[in-house]
Parts: sequence; structure tokens; C-alpha cells
Amino acid sequence: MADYLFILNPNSGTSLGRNIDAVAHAIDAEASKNKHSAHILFTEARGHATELVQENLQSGNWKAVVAVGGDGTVNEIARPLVNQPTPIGILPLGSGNGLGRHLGLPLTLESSLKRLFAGSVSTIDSGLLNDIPFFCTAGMGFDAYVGHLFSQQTSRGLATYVNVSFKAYWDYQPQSFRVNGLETNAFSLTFANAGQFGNNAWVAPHANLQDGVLDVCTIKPFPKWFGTSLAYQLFTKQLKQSEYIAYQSVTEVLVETDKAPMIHYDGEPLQLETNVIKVKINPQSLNVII
Ligand SMILES: Nc1ncnc2c1ncn2[C@@H]1O[C@H](COP(=O)(O)OP(=O)(O)OP(=O)(O)O)[C@@H](O)[C@H]1O
Repeated sequence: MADYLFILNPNSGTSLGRNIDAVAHAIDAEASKNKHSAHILFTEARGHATELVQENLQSGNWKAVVAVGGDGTVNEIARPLVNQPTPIGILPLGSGNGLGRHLGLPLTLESSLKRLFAGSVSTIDSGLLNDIPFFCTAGMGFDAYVGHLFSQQTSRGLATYVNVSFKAYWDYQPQSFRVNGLETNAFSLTFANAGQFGNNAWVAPHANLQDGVLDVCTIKPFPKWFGTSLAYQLFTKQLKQSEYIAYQSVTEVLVETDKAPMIHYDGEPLQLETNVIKVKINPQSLNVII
């Protein structure tokens, strides 16, 4: 009986899909080197990873369920593991890998496998946007818009992200939100459990996965010509110094919008059907191997 369950998303990142046999072989080899065995399953569509966890969680005494892919895959696999003893392991082989990067996990297959079998279990917070769990970041505004455009592309990876973000930037207009009743005009509104969106875009460099709070990051409207400076601050962990950012630590926040907004959870876009959004922390709710 295998003792690690691996779930691989062939659609994650730029090369996973082309190399699934080699990846599966490397997983098996590293598991047996560590006197473990691996059961490897492959996702077939959006949402399938959650079903695979639900179908297999009780049938094995798994040491971990391991997400092989990006933040979207981590999200789908982590959902059924919330408030359960079984930890999630992460081989961050997606495009942005925000949670894996925040946790300091290696980003190559070989190194992340070694780290997995040598790692220890830590318990982190997760977030809830209405009833949608998230583990890295969720948000509205520009990041949700980019997530939506990214999901429509035929290619993934950093280059596609940069391309999509750059094109989206020029015609995007800030939106108005009521945050805990306060009228707020914002370029984006992010709820950060971890500190970055992925690709080292550090929206909340101070965010801590174990502090029992979410950081609400409001990027205020700014002149278009200032975008390059803001991007530089984002990627160098210096956004906190900007006059265009405001942070608030919360356990819960209520956001209202004029019409139901597009949101993202861990980079996955979703058009909501309500304009009332309650975001809250679920403290110490997910075991993770780091
Ligand atoms: N077999 C599949 N075919 C198509 N899409 C899939 C399949 N399995 C999962 N998906 C979807 O692929 C999407 C992308 O997955 P994921 O987020 O892991 O990769 P990524 O976007 O490249 O990485 P990141 O989120 O870190 O930027 C998710 O929406 C997921 O539900």
C-alpha cells in the first residue's frame, strides 16, 4: 500500500504536461529511495483534484497528499484537507507558485521531492471568501482581471503572465468598493494569507501564514506612468513604502460592490453572483509539509 498520494495537474506551468512520465518516474524513484511508496493520480479537468482527494482520502493511511502543480492545484487539493490531520505536500511546478515560494520550497522537481521527504509538518491559516477557501491570496480588481485573462490563454508560465498583465494594465480602470462600510476607490483589493501572488510579486511582504490574520492590501489609484515604479516595489518587497498602498490586518472584513465582482482565489478567476463579500481567516486550519 502506497503511503504518499500524489496528484499531478498536467495543465500546470509550462512543461508538466509534456513530461508526466518522467515526473512520475522521478516521484517513484525518490519515494523508494526514502523507503516510501507513491500512488500517483492525474487530473483531467478543473476541480478534478478536489474529487480525487475526496475519493481517496479515507481509503489510505496517507502520510501526505502531494499537490504537483501551481496555486490552483494546491487550492483544489487543500480544500478537503482543511481541519483534517493529513498534511498537504507541495511540488511547486506551476506558473506562479505563490504558496510554495512563500514557504521557501525549492522550485525544481528534484529538489522539491528531496525537501518533501525530509520535511516536517507545520500548521498554517487559510482564508475564506464567502464560502470559497484560499490559501495564498484572494482578491478583486486588477489581480482578478489578470487572473481572468490568464485563464483564457492557451499557454501558461511567467512570460504569459507578464504579457497578459502588461496588456490589461493600459485600459484597466480602478473600481469602487465599500470596505467595512468605508467608500474605497482602488486599483486592487487583495486579501493576503501568504505574502505574494506568485512569481515573487510580494503584495504583502510582511504576511505571516501562522499569525491568525489576513492582510487587506489596498492599492490606491495611481498615475499610469507610476506603474513601473510600483511593479519594481512589488517585486523587491518594497511595496510597503509606497504612498499608494494601505494595509489592514483583519480576522474578518466585509466588502460590498455595486455589482457582483469578478474575484480570484489563489489566482483562479470567478465571477461572483453576489455583491456582498465576507472574507475571513480560518486560523491554524491546514497541515503542510515544509
Ligand atoms: N487536466 C486538466 N486540464 C485542464 N485544466 C486543468 C486540468 N487539471 C486541472 N486543471 C486546471 O488548471 C488550472 C491551472 O492550474 P494551476 O493553477 O495549478 O497552474 P498554473 O496556473 O500554471 O500555476 P499558478 O496558479 O501557480 O500560477 C486550474 O484552474 C486547474 O483547475
